[in-house]
Amino acid sequence: MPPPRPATSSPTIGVLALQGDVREHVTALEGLGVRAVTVRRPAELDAVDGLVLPGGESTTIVRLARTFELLEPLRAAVAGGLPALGTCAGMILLADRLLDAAAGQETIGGLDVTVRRNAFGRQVDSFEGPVRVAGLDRPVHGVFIRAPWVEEAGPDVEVLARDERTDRIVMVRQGALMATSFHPEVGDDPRIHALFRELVTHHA
Ligand SMILES: NC(=O)CC[C@H](N)C(=O)O
Repeated sequence: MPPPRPATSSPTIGVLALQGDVREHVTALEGLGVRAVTVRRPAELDAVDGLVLPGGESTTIVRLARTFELLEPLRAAVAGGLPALGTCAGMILLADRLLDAAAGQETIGGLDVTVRRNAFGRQVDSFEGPVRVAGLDRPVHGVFIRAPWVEEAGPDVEVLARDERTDRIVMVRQGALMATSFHPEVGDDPRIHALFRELVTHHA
């Protein structure tokens, strides 16, 4: 294990860059003045203070993580306290338990939640709308694309947002881990990334 990195007001945040909307997250982080780097190798993972797991296709991301010999290092890093923000497919990757998973689908885990993939169903496969997030004064514009929801959350999981129509949980935090069903990297509202930067700074 590398020595702990010194606390810094300007953390380096990695974006897992195996598949999905990597560039949008890098742009959102850079817009906040954060040093953002892509992560594809264990050595790159060791060099970050926090990690974003982007949206995309969770089955593909986890398969590529295995191929790149990154899955076990990711599990070890998250279990060891590396702050992580999972968005959409990234929420699925951080879940300890899945419903409607693909056959044999693995996760990184860390969040004591049961997440249902593609939960909102065919009629509303993808939709947008305001989401009220605990701690933010105005709602964020939630973009949901074949999105998961949190079906059950353990006692240490803080529910930060619910979908207002279904009342389903769409944003959670547990320790240094945060996850959203929606895509905060779409559009130009930096507040979710700013919340994550705060989490990373406080865990440094
Ligand atoms: N936009 C997304 O990230 C969709 C997630 C996708 N349905 C999955 O299971 O991975």
